[in-house]
Amino acid sequence: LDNGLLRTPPMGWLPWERFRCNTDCKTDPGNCISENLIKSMADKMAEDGWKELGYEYVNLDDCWSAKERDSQGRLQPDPDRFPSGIKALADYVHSKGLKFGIYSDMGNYTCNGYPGTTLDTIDTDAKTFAEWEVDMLKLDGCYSNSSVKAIGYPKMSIALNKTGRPIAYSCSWPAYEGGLPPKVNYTVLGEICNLWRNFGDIQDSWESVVNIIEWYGNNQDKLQPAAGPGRWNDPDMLIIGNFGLSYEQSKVQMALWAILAAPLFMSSDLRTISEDAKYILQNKLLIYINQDSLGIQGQRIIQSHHFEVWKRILFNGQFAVAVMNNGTDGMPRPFTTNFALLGILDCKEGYKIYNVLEQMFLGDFALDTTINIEVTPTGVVLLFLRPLCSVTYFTKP
Ligand SMILES: OC[C@@H]1[C@H](O)[C@H](O)[C@@H](O)CN1C(=S)Nc1ccc(F)cc1
Repeated sequence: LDNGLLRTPPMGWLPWERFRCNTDCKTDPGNCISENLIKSMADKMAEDGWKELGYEYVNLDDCWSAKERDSQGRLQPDPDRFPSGIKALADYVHSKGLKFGIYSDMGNYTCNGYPGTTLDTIDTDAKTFAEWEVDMLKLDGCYSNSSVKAIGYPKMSIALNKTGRPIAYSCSWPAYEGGLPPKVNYTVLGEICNLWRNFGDIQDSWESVVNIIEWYGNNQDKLQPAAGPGRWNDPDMLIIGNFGLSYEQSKVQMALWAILAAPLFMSSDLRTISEDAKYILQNKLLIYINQDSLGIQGQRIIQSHHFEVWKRILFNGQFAVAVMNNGTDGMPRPFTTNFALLGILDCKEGYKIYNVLEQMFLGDFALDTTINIEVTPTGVVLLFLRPLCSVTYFTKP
């Protein structure tokens, strides 16, 4: 969507995968979906280095609202869990130099049964969100059929634009239509949404991460061209820092989300997150790759018995290459490749190669040298290649 927003993938925090629909603030006040939870995450994002690295959106997901609309038919927050109101919460988040996102559902109810946005409340809801000074809307797709969605998602895009407030627009529409053409039209999506969920919800497991990566690889010929500045495929939240991924598997999710030009929405508890998880999530060079100004989504280029190789074209003749070992056996497995196999022959002088996640410079490589690495079971090596050429490139697009 050409609204000037999200020219690089959005980065921030979403409660859903970690905190779900926990509304029990009586017995679990520290983890229930409430203004306090959002404010404490905003505090952490501002004080623990997240904001400086680009993590700027602090968003709500399902279960924020009251069970009924107010007397004017407007959405309203749960009065016990959000006593100060949404505008005050947005103001707080803004006071921290962060942006605030909200959630609704194009249907009679949200997936968890809260009031949805219906065709006749789209304008009211867009106006409400703009009055609350919201910076992003995630519009889910439960409790409605395909024809309501086909009308509603474009209608909301127009309504948001009409408010005059820049509001990034995340559409779950394709996820409810199977995610692929012909039921999904990615040209239309690119015109009306800034990002879109097109596959199943991520869960806190290695299996879930692998499923998502495989779906994106198997369908890349349809998915990859759909992505670009202002319009992103969204493979769902980062679960790094939660319970289901090992350290090696956490690196896989981070590396592949960088290659895929994916939104980086953490869904973990920033109050207690481990140093290991922070080390992965705050990797500057990895974020540089994810935020590359060309916005070209990477692709799987090699599939062998033990390895998958993914490659992303970056600005200024640079490349990112991820070598993933999804085997579950034995020791770190050696992998040998070369620039011809990787299809990286643009710069005759060769490339500087960095191991991104280990933060190590591997050296200057001439085009005819082999590249030898080792990849742990359910692990990944992410390489950053910077050309040794002196050719001048176009300025940042
Ligand atoms: O309720 C909201 C929740 C999150 O926002 C996810 O990111 C959305 O993709 C939708 N969603 C959930 S749990 N959706 C859902 C998941 C499983 C199911 F059987 C019915 C609905």
